[in-house]
Amino acid sequence: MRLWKVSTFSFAFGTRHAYDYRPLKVFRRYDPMTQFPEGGASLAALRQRIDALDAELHTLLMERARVIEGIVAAKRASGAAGPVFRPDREADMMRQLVERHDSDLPILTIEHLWREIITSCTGLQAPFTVHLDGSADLLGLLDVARFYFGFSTGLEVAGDQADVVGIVAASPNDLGLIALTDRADLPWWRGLTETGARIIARVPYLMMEDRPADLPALVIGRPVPVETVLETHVYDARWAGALPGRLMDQGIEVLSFHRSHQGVDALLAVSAELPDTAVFELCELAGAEPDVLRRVGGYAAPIDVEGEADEEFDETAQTASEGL
Ligand SMILES: O=C(O)C(=O)C[C@]1(C(=O)O)C=C[C@@H](O)C=C1
Repeated sequence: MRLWKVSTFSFAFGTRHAYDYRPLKVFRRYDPMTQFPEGGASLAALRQRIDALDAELHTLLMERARVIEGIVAAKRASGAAGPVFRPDREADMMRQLVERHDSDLPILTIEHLWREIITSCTGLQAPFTVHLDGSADLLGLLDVARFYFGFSTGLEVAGDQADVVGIVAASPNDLGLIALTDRADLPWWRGLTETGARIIARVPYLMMEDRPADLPALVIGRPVPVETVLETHVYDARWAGALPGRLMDQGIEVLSFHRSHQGVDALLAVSAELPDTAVFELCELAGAEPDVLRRVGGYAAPIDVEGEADEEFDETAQTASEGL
């Protein structure tokens, strides 16, 4: 109920006493349930507002979950087979969040909340488990897994990266999480195939300094639908000799490399705007034709919230060329 409040008692009775030190104010709306007489909202009122907002959020989340039933039916009707993950759509939603965000609430809180929502909605479509690369910094990888796949998703630790790839290739919906290290102990990406397991995402998605869950990692999954548009393509490239020194100059990022007595294996990231033939030519321009160059997946370009992506790009590429 709303009341018309007169800010000084005396004013209401048409007199103003000397002890009434407060400035005389004109009528204004005053709701004892929502405001202190001084004008600010009361704690109880603010909590009521939070309860109302929480109820709205909860209702909306339940409605979102109901929409997922429709999404499942629509996918079935359109004949969409295969895994339920749509990394391009997820990236698009994250972009919208970043564009819309205008609050003291950290954007990473928003990212994490939406990851929890999206991953739960994915689980409603088809339950899945995330397999972690057991040879990685497990604490760091666990943080990333929980941040991106929430607490309702099952996690399992596999022996190493190759095990993760093998398990994911044999399962319709499971995902793998492999930590990205400049130097790899094994060229695990050789196990990625056209119809088996592929790279489908790169995390962290929002890049900013000192963010939690910041261990760089790749998400491995079954092939995404052909119409999926991801900004970056990832290639398995092999050279009998050394890694060409000028890959970075050609706009090619070395995500990881493995050196053996046979030569060097590298996992390369290149703009998806370039056809495979152009990527081959760029490798040649960078120093040497690769013996093998095949696409093993792709990912949506991470969002560089603070303009730091280039530095990281430079560092990785630098390490890769210095290390050989
Ligand atoms: O849009 C879809 O295709 C969905 O399956 C819905 C949804 C979501 O919850 O928003 C869930 C999983 C996908 O990876 C992307 C989005």
